[in-house]
Amino acid sequence: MAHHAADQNQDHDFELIDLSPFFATPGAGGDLAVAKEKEAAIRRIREACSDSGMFLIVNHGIPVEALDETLAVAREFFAGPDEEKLKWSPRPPEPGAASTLPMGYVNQAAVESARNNSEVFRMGPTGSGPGSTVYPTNPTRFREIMERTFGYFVKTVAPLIETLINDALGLPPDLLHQYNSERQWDILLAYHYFKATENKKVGSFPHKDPNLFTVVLQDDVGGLEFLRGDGRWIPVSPVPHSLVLNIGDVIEVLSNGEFKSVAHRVVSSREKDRYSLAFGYQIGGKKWVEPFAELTGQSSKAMNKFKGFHYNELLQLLGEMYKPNLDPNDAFAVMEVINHYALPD
Ligand SMILES: O=C(O)CCC(=O)C(=O)O
Ligand SMILES: [Fe+2]
Repeated sequence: MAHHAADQNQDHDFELIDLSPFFATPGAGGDLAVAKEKEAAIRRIREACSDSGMFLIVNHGIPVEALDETLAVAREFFAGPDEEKLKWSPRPPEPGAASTLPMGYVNQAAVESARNNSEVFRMGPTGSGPGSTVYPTNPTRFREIMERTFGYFVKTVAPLIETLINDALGLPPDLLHQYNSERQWDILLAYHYFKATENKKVGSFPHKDPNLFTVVLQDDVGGLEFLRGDGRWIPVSPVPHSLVLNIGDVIEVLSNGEFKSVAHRVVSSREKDRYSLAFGYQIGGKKWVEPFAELTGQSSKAMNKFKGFHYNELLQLLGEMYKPNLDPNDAFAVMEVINHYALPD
């Protein structure tokens, strides 16, 4: 991996990419320099996605005050009494809902104690179809702040990242965007990880995300770790107002294994509770997922490293394996669910 001392995530090997060139006004002078910066950023994204499957972004288009307010309002909601929070607990998914994930408050510490030492508020799917979120009324600005942030992820950050991944893969311009034109159920998760106790140290078990990619906003506590190729878990030191971006299974398959869906986990802090937000960029459930022919040769599938599947099938498989009281020893199989579609060399 290339080294960019000034840009790296402090003492670690994670790329930190400044996206400001992509927001520069054309014709304002310095177009050539901006074009070069964009090219360099795309090159570094390519290296990061092929190597570690994740990178950090700054100047990503979400105002820093909005990020601060989002974490503050999440903290306020989670600080409320359990009875109040449980009022916003998930309803069973409605028939025909695109997502099977119930939206609302989940106290994972109570519901899934064998797995996580956390609680979560799930928001989505985007749009106002069945299964969309019922927001708490206290704090009163919860809905407004969360929907604004959700909007920034959906309309600003994710489309830019989608384009950058497209270009980093060397795909024809806009291909990934066109492929993903029917996307309609991104999700936003607000997490509260309790500080570790003697019996509960796991914030979240190791997993890979099934989606295209996930964007995480974390506070200054730390605990998010990524698995490197050599088997080491490397923590991501919090960088103020940065977002952490990780590749999910769908991009791994579409890119024919070029970009890596990366295993990650959250280790509870011994001193402090941790708050974070995770935005999952999805594709439609009926979407067919298969390596892009543009990357493997137009006429033959001989080079394909994965067989094709409908996205819903992957989610269903994951749902069947990912039981609330999952034995940690079985977690590895869940993490590698995508191997189900892997083809022999
Ligand atoms: O809270 C975090 O930092 C990570 C959350 C996560 O991995 C997820 O929602 O998939
Ligand atoms: Fe994740």
